Amino acid sequence: MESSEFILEAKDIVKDFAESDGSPRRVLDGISFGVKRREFLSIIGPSGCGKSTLIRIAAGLETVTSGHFLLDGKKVSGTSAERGMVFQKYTLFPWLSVKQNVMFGLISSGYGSNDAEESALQWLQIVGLEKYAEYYPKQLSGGMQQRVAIARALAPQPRVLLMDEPFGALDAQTRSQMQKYLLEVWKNIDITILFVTHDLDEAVFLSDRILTLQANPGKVKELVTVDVPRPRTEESLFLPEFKTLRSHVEDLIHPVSEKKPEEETFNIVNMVGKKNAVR
Ligand SMILES: Nc1ncnc2c1ncn2[C@@H]1O[C@H](COP(=O)(O)OP(=O)(O)OP(=O)(O)O)[C@@H](O)[C@H]1O
Repeated sequence: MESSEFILEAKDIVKDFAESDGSPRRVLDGISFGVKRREFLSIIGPSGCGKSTLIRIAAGLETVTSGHFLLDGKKVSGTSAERGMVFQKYTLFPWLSVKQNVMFGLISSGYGSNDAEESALQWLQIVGLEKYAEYYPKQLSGGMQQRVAIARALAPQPRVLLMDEPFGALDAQTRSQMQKYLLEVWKNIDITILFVTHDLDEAVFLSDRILTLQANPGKVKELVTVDVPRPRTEESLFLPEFKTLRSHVEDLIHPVSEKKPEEETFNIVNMVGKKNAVR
């Protein structure tokens, strides 16, 4: 069999949803791309371009009209522990402790309860929450809950981690901490990440490559390689490579004619410089 450089591949994905009158509306129109092993690939595009629908199809939570995803060369169907998912909304079971939440996915994938408990505690250690194993989700902050959700998705050792705006509900400071923390986890384990965001800085900060989509219907605009050196820190945001790439991705997502005011603001920030801009 022909081997592919990709662990996960989208092959000509088409998705129609029904309008209220029953007529079909094309939301995704022939999306094809590949994600390499251990790659961090983000999907970005204007609101309604079908980012969530696309990642939900990869997770097996949404059907396709035509086309398919391949994981390790095999057609994906339904949900599977091989494709872990983290959502924007906190999805932990409120009646289960943190440890039991992480154990849940393990027991569903066939682990005995002793092995599941041992593994859950190891994963909680990886995400720095081992002291909170017996707590309940409502006793944790939003950022901590998302760390548990990440541990829960990673515990069954999926081939890919699918993340749909996982930090979208967090405040700016927690979001930035979570981005750094996610890069740390990603660096240390063998995991490939497909990440949906509408935040340009987040996409550039995290990714190896960024898939930009256009809307109505959702199509691939460009697959952009992020040449910002790693490891990335707050300082990375001020590198010329970062600014150039961010501006290129912004141009792909928003036609130049629509973004005059932001461009002017950006130039003013550039002229006054970093120190003055934060005053
Ligand atoms: N179950 C559904 N039934 C009908 N239409 C749907 C359904 N789910 C999504 N849509 C429509 O499909 C389009 C794409 O939605 P989707 O949520 O995938 O976009 P998105 O790019 O993730 O948007 P946002 O950035 O605003 O979250 C939207 O127009 C949405 O209204």
